[in-house]
Amino acid sequence: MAGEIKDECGVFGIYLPGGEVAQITYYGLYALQHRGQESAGIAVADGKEIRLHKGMGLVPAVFQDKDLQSLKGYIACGHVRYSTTGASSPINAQPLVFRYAKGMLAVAHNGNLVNAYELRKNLTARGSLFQSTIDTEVIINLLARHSQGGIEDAVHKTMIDLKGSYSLVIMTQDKLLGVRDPHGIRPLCLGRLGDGYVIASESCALDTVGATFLRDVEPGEVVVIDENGLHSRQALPPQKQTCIFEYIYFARPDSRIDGFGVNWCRRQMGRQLAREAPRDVDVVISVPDSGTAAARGYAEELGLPFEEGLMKNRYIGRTFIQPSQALRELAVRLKLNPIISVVKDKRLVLVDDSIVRGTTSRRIVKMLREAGAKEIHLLISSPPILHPCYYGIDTSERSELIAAQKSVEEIAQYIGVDSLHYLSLEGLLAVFQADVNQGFCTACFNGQYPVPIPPEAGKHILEKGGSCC
Ligand SMILES: O=P(O)(O)OC[C@H]1O[C@H](OP(=O)(O)OP(=O)(O)O)[C@H](O)[C@@H]1O
Ligand SMILES: NC(=O)CC[C@H](N)C(=O)O
Ligand SMILES: [Mg+2]
Repeated sequence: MAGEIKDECGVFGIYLPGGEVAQITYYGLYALQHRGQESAGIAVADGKEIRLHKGMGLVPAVFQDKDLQSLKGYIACGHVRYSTTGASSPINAQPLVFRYAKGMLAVAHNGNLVNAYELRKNLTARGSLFQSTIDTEVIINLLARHSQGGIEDAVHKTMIDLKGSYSLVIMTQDKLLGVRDPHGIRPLCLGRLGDGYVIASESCALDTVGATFLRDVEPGEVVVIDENGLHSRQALPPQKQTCIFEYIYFARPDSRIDGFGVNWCRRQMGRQLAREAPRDVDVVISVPDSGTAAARGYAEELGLPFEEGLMKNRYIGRTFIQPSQALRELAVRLKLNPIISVVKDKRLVLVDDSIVRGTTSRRIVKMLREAGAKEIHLLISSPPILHPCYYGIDTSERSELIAAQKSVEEIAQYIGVDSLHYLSLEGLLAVFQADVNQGFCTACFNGQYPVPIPPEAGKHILEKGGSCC
């Protein structure tokens, strides 16, 4: 919708002899739809061949029954995309499937490589051809180049070359692999389904397909599933710094990531907010859906009533094309509408998970004022976003981040609220009992990037670099 945070990709893999793997992957991707809405794809292997169907749009729009029926096999690799490197176009849809010296390979990637430009330049100089402008194609090229010693060795060698974030599902004609970068920036988990295994970005996808959660894939770990069952290898030493924004906004509340239930974390963030900024109000409301758990936590902590003050049209997705300011205003109204009886003549606390440009909050506050709210205190369950993300979240450039340009008081004025408070970084980390840089990437708040960012990083770098590589 009008929000300025872009979602992320979702990956799903399954190894299940005798199972309807394409259909199961379809449901798995449906459960991960919140992570990416631009394109979707499923590749299926039958021991000899890999077949692929992918296209632009949401999962149910991309796959019809006949498409799923044509994907015969016992291993599958699926993807829903929100682009971070390379334009949103059919050629950049994932999974990528290639033929190479040893057969066929499929790769689905959640994350973003910060050295994609450099790697692609080197590969091109050595004769590699590229057909897309996506960073993921660098990965598949490196896998092919390192393939002499088999796929597991190729994955290990490729990981040494890659910098940035990557949670990968890789499939050959007869193996499924799950890979998480050494910082574990993006989530990845493993489940059991009958005699088979499932790998997914989030545990909500395991629940959806009836798989039992086994564990998270560890940072730097490679899991391999084939006819001999499952084995794994710690390919690179772990230096865990998982994206804290997964807990704040991206992941579904019913997922568990690295031992923390997302809903529980958001509620604790709300409680922490209440301890930092208690307000004397009549009612607590949230910006649904991602602000709701924190709003409940805030209300619980202070013994205040929580009510649904904004109704969300559930048929509108997270991202929304905004061709003009007038249509953007309309889009907010289409997505969210105040419940007048809840907000009229009331002193409100309004809780949202984040402010990026401030446009969403500004419009919501305007609507609430028009609906008769007496006071509006905006509470944000994350610290101010001051720095762009290069690891898979397409937040705006620094110049577009409102908190990088204005003080908290100026933002409150711009949005039109009576008061504004952001959760402190210490308060956020207290939820996880963590210290700064211990276990979590908080670069968007404090600029401390766990993987250094080269000057040539950015969404369209491979398009721009087309002529030189
Ligand atoms: O300050 P802004 O630039 O407007 O962006 C911030 C908003 O964007 C996100 O919501 P979004 O509408 O993308 O998705 P959601 O419905 O899942 O919360 C986030 O939850 C904030 O509400
Ligand atoms: N959001 C993501 O994880 C995107 C993966 C990959 N970098 C792409 O642009 O397709
Ligand atoms: Mg929102």
